[in-house]
Amino acid sequence: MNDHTFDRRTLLGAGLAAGAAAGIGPVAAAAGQDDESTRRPFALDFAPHFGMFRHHAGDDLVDQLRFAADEGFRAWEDNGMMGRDVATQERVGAALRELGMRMGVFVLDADFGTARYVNGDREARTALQQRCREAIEVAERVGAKWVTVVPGRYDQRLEWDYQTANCIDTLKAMCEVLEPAGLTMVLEPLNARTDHPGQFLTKIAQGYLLCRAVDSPACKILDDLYHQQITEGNLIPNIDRAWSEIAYFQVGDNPGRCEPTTGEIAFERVFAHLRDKGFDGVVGMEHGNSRGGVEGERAVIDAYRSVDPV
Ligand SMILES: O=C(O)C(=O)CO
Repeated sequence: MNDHTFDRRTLLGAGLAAGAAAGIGPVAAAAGQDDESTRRPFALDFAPHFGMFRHHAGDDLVDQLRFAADEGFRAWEDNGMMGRDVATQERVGAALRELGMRMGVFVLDADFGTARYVNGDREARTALQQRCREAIEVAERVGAKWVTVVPGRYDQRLEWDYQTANCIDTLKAMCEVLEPAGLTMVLEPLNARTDHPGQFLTKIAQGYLLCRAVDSPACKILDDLYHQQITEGNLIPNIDRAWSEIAYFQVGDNPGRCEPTTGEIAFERVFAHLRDKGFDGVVGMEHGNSRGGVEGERAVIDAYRSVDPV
């Protein structure tokens, strides 16, 4: 047992006693949270990820889910879920169901290194269809409805419009597998300036074009507002124009890719806009914590309370 594990168990033990006395949940008590009003469910289904609250909840995955549920989070995401063993996937899925939380995205394919979506490679399509079959099994275990797809690099030797047509064909081949299973791949445009130079899909209008051409409920857009703020700004007008094709949001402020209120994006306005449009999906918290430790985690939760469109 290392010091950290010991600290966590001590903390949870102390919290259990204090929480029982106060009539509140053990993990919230361990976190020193006793104000019911700050633990009501968030209006939007913000989705933290594993590690984000580990200083409060410890290393155990289910303890982290319980802590988040106690804090009012109703969703979760885990990019690396496909890499976890079956027993862990089943344990996480059971905990999410018990806690009444929704599973957000895990990554089906984020291929930063090759141009296989856009270069017409037929073997790649077959391999991606197999990956879709594997993702369907994982999604059934954890209760996921959406999976992230990053369609890889562009090909400098090929005219752009041929690449677009090839990408559409690749995505259609993937939909042949995903659509009957009711699983939606959400295509994520990435920024080229700070994080991912050389990727094919960067803009919301481009994602819109791809999804309209593929024309399947299994192919929609993941609008990551951090990436889009860097690439093109104009966040709300693009949300409105591409609304029919957007199925999922992720957030992170810019610069720094940390929680809302640490950068330049007016998240309280963007989230109010999503509420007004009746958005009932998941908003993934795909960012780091601006400050370390327990205080940093509390700052993340407080930041979401301050921008939640109640
Ligand atoms: O790698 C990234 O930056 C992503 O947002 C992938 O989800």
